[in-house]
Amino acid sequence: MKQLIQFKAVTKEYKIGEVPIKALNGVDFSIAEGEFVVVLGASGAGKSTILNILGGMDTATSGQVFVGNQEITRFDETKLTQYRAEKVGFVFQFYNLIPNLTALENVEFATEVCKNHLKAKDILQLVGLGHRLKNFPSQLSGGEQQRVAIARAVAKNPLLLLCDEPTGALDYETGKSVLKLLQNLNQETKKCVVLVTHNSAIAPMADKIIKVKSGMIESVTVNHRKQSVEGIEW
Ligand SMILES: Nc1ncnc2c1ncn2[C@@H]1O[C@H](COP(=O)(O)OP(=O)(O)OP(=O)(O)O)[C@@H](O)[C@H]1O
Repeated sequence: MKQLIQFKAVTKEYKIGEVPIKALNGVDFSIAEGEFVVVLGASGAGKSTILNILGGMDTATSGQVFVGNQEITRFDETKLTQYRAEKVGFVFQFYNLIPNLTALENVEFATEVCKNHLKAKDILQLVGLGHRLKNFPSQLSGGEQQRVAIARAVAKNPLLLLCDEPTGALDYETGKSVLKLLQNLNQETKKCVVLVTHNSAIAPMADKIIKVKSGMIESVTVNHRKQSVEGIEW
């Protein structure tokens, strides 16, 4: 399969006062087109830093990151902004919806800046919210709000979908249905999904598991026996 993402010797150093913090210390991995990848590691391991660099929200201190046929580590601010807007869909633990816009308007608002976006209504239907288009976030449950956030990310028609603890604020069953949705979207749209979590129990749903420890890659495992979310318990 063709590689979509490559990290090569990536480091990230944050400076707080005089003390440097090495969040990433020589990270190498690759992700193929269409893969569902779970990034695992303890708190502070560097998972979000990897995701933020991949999504163009943060920049590497050294090393190279390739996405498609472009080296994003060479991008200036303007190109990074364009990359974030058009190529990357983000889903966070907290849904970050705009409170005074309806579900439909939240998705439409996000897609306005994207050239090849999909129809907001169609995608809300796809995530099972076709009947809640006119509801405001406060009228939706946590799980429904996360579905809107996922629709907002997918409707941009991005190259990759990046999810940082997307079930962190949800109860077990709701979290499971959100994971199922992400798994279905990955299978149906063939979009690459990179999901960061501390919950190692969900690793069997991935094509590839990347374990991060103290800013370094502990292991990269290709999972030949991928499981459906319904079959996983934790
Ligand atoms: N903006 C920042 N400024 C300074 N240090 C930071 C910053 N962002 C992250 N760090 C540090 O970098 C290291 C890696 O953080 P990161 O958020 O990537 O870990 P994580 O694996 O995602 O953790 P968690 O599961 O708790 O979110 C930590 O030591 C963290 O304190």
